Amino acid sequence: MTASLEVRRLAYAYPDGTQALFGVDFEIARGERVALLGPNGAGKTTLVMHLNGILTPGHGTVTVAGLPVGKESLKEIRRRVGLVFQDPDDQLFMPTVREDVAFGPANLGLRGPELRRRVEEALDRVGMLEAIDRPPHHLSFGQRRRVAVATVLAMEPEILVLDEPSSNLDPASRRELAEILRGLDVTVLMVTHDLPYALELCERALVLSGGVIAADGPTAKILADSDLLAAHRLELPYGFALPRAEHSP
Ligand SMILES: Nc1ncnc2c1ncn2[C@@H]1O[C@H](COP(=O)(O)OP(=O)(O)OP(=O)(O)O)[C@@H](O)[C@H]1O
Repeated sequence: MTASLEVRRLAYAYPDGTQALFGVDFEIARGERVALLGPNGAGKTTLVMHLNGILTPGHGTVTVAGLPVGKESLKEIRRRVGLVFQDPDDQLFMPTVREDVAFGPANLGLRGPELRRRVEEALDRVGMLEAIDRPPHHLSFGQRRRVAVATVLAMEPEILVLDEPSSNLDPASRRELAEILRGLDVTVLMVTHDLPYALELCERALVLSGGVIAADGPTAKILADSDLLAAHRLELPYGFALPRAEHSP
């Protein structure tokens, strides 16, 4: 089966010469949910920005469901890779929720009942259908994050990439968003510093550190490796206990 996402020998230096990625290699199968962990400055955002062509690789390739990311494929890639930014206000800019969620699919040429169906289904999936006619800036932060997820789901993406989805959410909103994400039938790559959230949602984790993949494996196994965590400045919350089976090597 074609991988959902394939990253091969990806290296990137910013124009000022800062080398952020040094040859990143991994593959994500369709339907997998993968956490991307790593300390500040590891290169996570830089990597994510390559997945839908915001940045162009210095070396290496990124392929989404068999299609290489590049200038010619940009429109199709942006349909296939849905990026949910950390700050929903970077994603919501229309007068109503309906218009924000319709924006992407309308750009793809959808109109009328098909467009309405996409918008309503996406909002329903995140539990925000009732807010369809409200201005996004009247919503709470957690509600805006859900709407931001809906703007991306309305594109029916192949891969959903989320940057810090649990940040600034209260415990109930954090849990509800986890339930929504768990219910989606889509490949997920989630950047997070929230290790319990990674464990809860993602069967697999990648550790990116110093611009390279330092570990790739079952999330439970990675989080049980205290030397690995310490080497890459990853910390479980104080008092957090891993489920028993995950202590064994
Ligand atoms: N626009 C830029 N110009 C130059 N260097 C940059 C730029 N953006 C990021 N960097 C550098 O690239 C490296 C990787 O940064 P990146 O933002 O990808 O890390 P990150 O893992 O997302 O960090 P965080 O967890 O803090 O968000 C860092 O050394 C950073 O200083």
